[in-house]
Amino acid sequence: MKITNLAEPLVATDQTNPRPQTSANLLKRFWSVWLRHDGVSLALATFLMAIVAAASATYPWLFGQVIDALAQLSGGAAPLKAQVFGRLTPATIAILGPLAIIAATLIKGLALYASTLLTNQVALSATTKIQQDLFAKLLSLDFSRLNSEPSGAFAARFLNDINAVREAVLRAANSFVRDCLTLVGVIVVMILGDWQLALVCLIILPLAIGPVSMIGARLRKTSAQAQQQAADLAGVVEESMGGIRLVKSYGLEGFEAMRVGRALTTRMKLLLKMAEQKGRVDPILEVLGGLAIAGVFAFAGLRIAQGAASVGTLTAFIASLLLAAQSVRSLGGLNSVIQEGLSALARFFTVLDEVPSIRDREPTMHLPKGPGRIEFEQVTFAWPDGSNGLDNVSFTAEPGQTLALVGPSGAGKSTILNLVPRLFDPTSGYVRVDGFDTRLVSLASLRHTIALVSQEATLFDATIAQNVAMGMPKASPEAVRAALDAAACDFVDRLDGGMLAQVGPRGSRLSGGERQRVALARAILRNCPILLLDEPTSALDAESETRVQEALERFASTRTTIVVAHRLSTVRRADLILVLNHGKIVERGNHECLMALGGLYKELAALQFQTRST
Ligand SMILES: Nc1ncnc2c1ncn2[C@@H]1O[C@H](COP(=O)(O)OP(=O)(O)OP(=O)(O)O)[C@@H](O)[C@H]1O
Repeated sequence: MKITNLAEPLVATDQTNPRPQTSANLLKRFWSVWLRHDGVSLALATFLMAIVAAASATYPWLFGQVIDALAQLSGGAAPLKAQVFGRLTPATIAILGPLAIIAATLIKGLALYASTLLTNQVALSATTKIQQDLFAKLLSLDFSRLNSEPSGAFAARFLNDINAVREAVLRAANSFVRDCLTLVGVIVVMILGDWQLALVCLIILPLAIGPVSMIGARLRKTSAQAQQQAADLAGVVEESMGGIRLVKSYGLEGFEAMRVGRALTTRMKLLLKMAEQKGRVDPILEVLGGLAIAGVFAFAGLRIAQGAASVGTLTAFIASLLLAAQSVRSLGGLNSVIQEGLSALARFFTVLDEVPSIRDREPTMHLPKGPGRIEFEQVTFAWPDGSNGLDNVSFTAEPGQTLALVGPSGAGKSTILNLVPRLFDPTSGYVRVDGFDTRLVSLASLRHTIALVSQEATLFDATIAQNVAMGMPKASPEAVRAALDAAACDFVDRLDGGMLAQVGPRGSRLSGGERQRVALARAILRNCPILLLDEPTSALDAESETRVQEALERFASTRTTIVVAHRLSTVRRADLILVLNHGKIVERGNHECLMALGGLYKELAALQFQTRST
């Protein structure tokens, strides 16, 4: 099936979510996506927190009762006015009071333990789900997008930012409900005790809200900067460590230490700024708390002199105020933690809302199994900065054919390879596999037909067998063995553990040539009709190269192969050679006819292939 006319434009554009990232929107979304499922646990935790708050709020009241009872027993105090224990004798109150205090602390302790367990479970389950969703999203993003940031930056976002969210959820779940309820409970107790004294304290409370929320808004901005900077720092460290071979051999340790040192200093400054912003909250609340206590003492003196309040009432009041101050301070600190969490959430949502331009179109068509014919028709590709990658490239690679791409550095050879599995989409023109426009078939089915072996073999920290069978869990050990044999991996038998030997991080326990052959075995096992090779033999010695070339030849004879070639031996074997320059095909043909043409190919053959024609 050949599709040439399409109603909608094929180059999809990135869309960003128009929803503004206000606190309310972020929280609403967080709740509906990741928290709602744990609503029952959260409701239970809230109920337990209410018990904790009620138990806390009863302390000052109990203190007041017991102190007044003790004062009466000593005969020094006026009878109490409004006592719930009023019908009991002071002696009974003096005995029951301490027991009630023990009961209240027991209830509070048990409720606190159960609610802490529940909230931790909810917070950890929500943040784990965020990480899973974020990683799945990262994997689906465009190749070009992922290449534009160091992978360390993604890792930092993935691992560091989540801590801010986890901390915010935990603190919010553990202390927000508890502190708010305690505050409400304490205020109720204060009003019931002496509403006029309560009024003196309550006037102070709103004074705290303004400065605390202003500091929170500033902190959120700084926190966003700090999170971005943590990602940058991780990127720099990852670059340094990833290129450690070069760093050491070029003696760049000092330079790299300076680069990381600069990023660390910037980080320190941002963290200091955050600490300074957070540090303002406590002193403000401390001063306001002092104002409230001073107000209570001044006013209480008057009330006691008038006989309208007892010493017990005053003690209960002061205890209430201290409890309230503790809750207000905790809520003030919580605001900072929540702002940091919201800023991390905003960054997560920004990534989650990214729409990759390379994605399945609806309805998705499955690419049927075919011989693997590849066709480029007037393919033009422009980079995001507008520069030209490919210009009107047309060719066909027939099944069983090997097509070699040659040309000077930067001519566009790898870009052609990347267009086949849709790592990029053409700006105009068509890339077809077995007659199907690659943009109309599902990415999974398209990529299932393609095996790619690049110059830098990518191995994971697993066994050789696992690396070969990557993505094919059902592959039998015999099939893996056969693929290793076909890729001339005889070195495997010399390894301790054979096929089950660990290759180390990025395959570091193997040589470049060995890594390359394992990657080739992986491609052979996949048994795909299309083979894309980015000069995979360039890292091999002469003997291994001959053996891998033979293996490749056997394997390629029944497949469509496109190879980016730097060696004459590779090019000579190709059925068709495309010579690229500045993104254009400038010559095409086989080796003999291109040599006879006496153009760029001949020049390249003399300059580039001569020294490598082993
Ligand atoms: N993200 C990008 N933005 C702009 N230009 C880019 C980008 N990535 C690559 N290029 C440019 O595209 C051109 C083609 O790159 P490509 O990797 O296809 O060349 P190549 O022929 O495979 O080169 P080599 O043989 O050196 O690997 C190069 O000039 C490169 O600088």
